Amino acid sequence: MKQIRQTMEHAELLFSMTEIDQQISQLAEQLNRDYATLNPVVLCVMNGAVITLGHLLPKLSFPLQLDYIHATRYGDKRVGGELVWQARPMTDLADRHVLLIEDIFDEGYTLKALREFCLQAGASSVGCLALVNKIHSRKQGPLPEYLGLEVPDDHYVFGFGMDVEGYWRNAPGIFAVRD
Ligand SMILES: O=P(O)(O)OC[C@H]1O[C@H](OP(=O)(O)OP(=O)(O)O)[C@H](O)[C@@H]1O
Ligand SMILES: Nc1nc2[nH]cnc2c(=O)[nH]1
Repeated sequence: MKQIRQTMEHAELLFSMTEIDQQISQLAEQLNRDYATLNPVVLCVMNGAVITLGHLLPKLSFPLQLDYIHATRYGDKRVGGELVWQARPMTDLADRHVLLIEDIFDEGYTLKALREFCLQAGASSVGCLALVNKIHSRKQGPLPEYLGLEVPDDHYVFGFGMDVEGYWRNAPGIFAVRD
C-alpha cells in the first residue's frame, strides 16, 4: 500500500482533466457527425474505458444503446499477455453499427480481438474510439477510427480509468509512472 501511494506521489501529470475534457469534446463532435443516423450500439470496453465513457456519453447527441464488453490482457501487470475474456455483451449485435469505447490503444491485440468478435456476431460495422494512443510501430490490426491524446512508447500511463497494478483508476488526469 505504501508503494502504490508512492507511485501516485512520484507520477508525472501528462494530461489534466481540462485537457482531457477538451479532447473528449473534439472526439464527440466527430462521432456526432458520423453516427447521427446510425442507431449504434456503444460498447464500453471494461474496465479502463469506464471514465472515458462517462465523460463522452453526455456529449453525444444521437440515439444510442449502451452495453459493455470485457477482455483483459494486462491484468495488474504493465506488460500484456494472453487476452482473457470476462464478459460478452448481452445486446444482439447482428446488423448493428457497433462503436467500441477504449481508454488506450497500445499494441492493438485487444482491439483486434474485440473487432473480430463483433463482426462474428454479425455487426454491420465496427468503429472504435480510443482516448489515448501510445506511439510506437508494433501495432496489430487497424487503428481506432477516433484517436485522441498521444503518449510516448516508454510511458506506462494511469488515471482517468486506467490502472497501475490494479490501483489509481480514480486519479484525476492521465499520469505516467516514474519509478
Ligand atoms: O492495445 P493493447 O496492447 O491490447 O492494450 C490495450 C488494452 O489494455 C487495457 O486493458 P487491460 O488489459 O489493462 O484491462 P483493463 O481495461 O481492465 O485495465 C486497455 O483498456 C485496452 O483494452
Ligand atoms: N493502465 C494502462 N493500461 C495499458 N494497456 C496498454 N497500455 C497501457 C498503459 O500504458 N497503461
